Amino acid sequence: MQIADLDDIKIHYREDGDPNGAPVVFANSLGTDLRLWDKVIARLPQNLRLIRYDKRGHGLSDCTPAPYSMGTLVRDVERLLDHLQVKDCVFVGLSIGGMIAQGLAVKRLDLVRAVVLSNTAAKIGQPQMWADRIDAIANGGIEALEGPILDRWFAKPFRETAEFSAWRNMLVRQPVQGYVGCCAAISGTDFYTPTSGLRLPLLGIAGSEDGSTPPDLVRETVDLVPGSKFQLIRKAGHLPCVERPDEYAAILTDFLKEVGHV
Ligand SMILES: O=C(O)CC1=CCC(=O)O1
Repeated sequence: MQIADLDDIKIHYREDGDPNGAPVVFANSLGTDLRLWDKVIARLPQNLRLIRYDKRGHGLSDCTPAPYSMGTLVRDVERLLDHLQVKDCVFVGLSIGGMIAQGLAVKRLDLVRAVVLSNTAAKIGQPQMWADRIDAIANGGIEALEGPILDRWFAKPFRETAEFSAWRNMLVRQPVQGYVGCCAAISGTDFYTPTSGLRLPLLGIAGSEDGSTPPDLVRETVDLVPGSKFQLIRKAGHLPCVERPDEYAAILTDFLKEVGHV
């Protein structure tokens, strides 16, 4: 098991592929751990250095008391990459992971050569919606909202598979403090202005059935950065890396070739 001791927090991460390869870093979404990327990582060229981690309050990383700020989540990954001596990575972030990607690219361009903003936006939802979600989950646990969350995560056919129950288990087993802590970070984030100033290769990915960050919302953020690319994955919800891993990995591999990583 790989743990980075960053003084005030221990972060669980995992490396696959070639330790001397070009680095690709993955940041996952609210309510998921680093297994979110299992299927995609298995399908990517293995001469890359493939790094993923559990953000604060999720998976096997430490869970500090809520609320968290986006600045804290960005600083965690900034310190993780410094700890791992990573520079010039392609950073792939999904949902809140995509917000972390934007924050990191704005703050530390030396760490990031290109970004993939998957199922994310510069701003996700409204503060009242996040306040209601925090309230419901603080009082009733993640189970209180699991139905609507899972409906947004996956298109209907996937919700009828045996595998679906494992993703439901992943969601409800995240610590409540970690979950609501990250809800607060999303609620307080509006990256429209800083992301508009980014000048680096950027790929946006959306799922046609995504109820959390619909394709038009993803596209609006992607269009803030001149020259960006956008790919829509059909028949997929908020987590296309789980539902459509072949397509997701193919799109990512093409982008990695374009930016000279493969
Ligand atoms: O739970 C959802 O609606 C999905 C989601 C929003 C932000 C994130 O990271 O996941």
